[in-house]
Amino acid sequence: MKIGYLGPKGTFTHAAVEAVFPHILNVPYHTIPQCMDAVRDGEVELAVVPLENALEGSVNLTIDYLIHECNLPIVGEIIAPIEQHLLVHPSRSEHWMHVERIYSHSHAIAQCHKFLHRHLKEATYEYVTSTSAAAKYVSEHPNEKIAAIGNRLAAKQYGLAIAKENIHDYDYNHTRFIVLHRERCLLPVKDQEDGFKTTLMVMLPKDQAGALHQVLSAFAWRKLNLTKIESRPAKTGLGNYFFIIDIDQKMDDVLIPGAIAELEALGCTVQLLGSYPYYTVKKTSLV
Ligand SMILES: O=C(O)C(=O)C[C@]1(C(=O)O)C=C[C@@H](O)C=C1
Repeated sequence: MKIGYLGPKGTFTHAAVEAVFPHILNVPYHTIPQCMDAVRDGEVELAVVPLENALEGSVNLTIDYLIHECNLPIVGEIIAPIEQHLLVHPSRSEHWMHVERIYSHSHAIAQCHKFLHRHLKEATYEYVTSTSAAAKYVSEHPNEKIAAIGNRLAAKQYGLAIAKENIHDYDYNHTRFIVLHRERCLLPVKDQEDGFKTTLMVMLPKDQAGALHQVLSAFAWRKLNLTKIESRPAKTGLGNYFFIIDIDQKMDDVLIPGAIAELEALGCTVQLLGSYPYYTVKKTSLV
């Protein structure tokens, strides 16, 4: 079995995969869509991609590609702690405050705005596909006055020095990663799951007063606890949205099917994106 992840080696996604699937061969892909395509095309059985960060919110590319381009079921979730460090070429570790350009994933840069504003005001930002792609670039350009934002694994992988540790703005920094498969399946994980979630995509009927209120009440009176509701543009016109709704439990025989049937009776389009276990990675399992 093979598992694809957002690479190159040393991303947070890579660390999450190694923590939960230590015995499965993992394969890096350059972008999130490439990871998903690899599952769809059967190059790998599973893929892990970032979905949401506690400080910066959703990874829109993941949600949009999943809904609009690559319809794969979510079969698991990994929640991992995120610690961002400022990484430089070792020759620059004493002079990190003189770097002129910062490379990283947009989410990583956004998680460190306070630090960057305080200590590297003049620096410009270069957004790349992942934190480890940034680290790799910095290691390959030792003569440029640049730094990357990333983790310890990337520093080690690309021979960079950690100039400043823990530069993320808030202590509670976690990211949710989803595990995708071609079909619904049981995950080859030895650890006990920490719980289950069910994720739905709901498209409201057009221009109906109180539609969102009615959708929420279908969950509320059944006492189905929602852990997330988020709207994304349907890409069919201004004002057209779909909602991603996470329910804090496994798919059952009565309550969730009942809620779905009620939503459909209201004129909504509902798609089950997955009902899956989640695993929380402890700080110590990440390098
Ligand atoms: O670039 C990485 O290291 C990733 O795994 C991607 C990603 C993200 O998309 O949010 C994952 C975790 C961090 O929040 C920053 C970046």
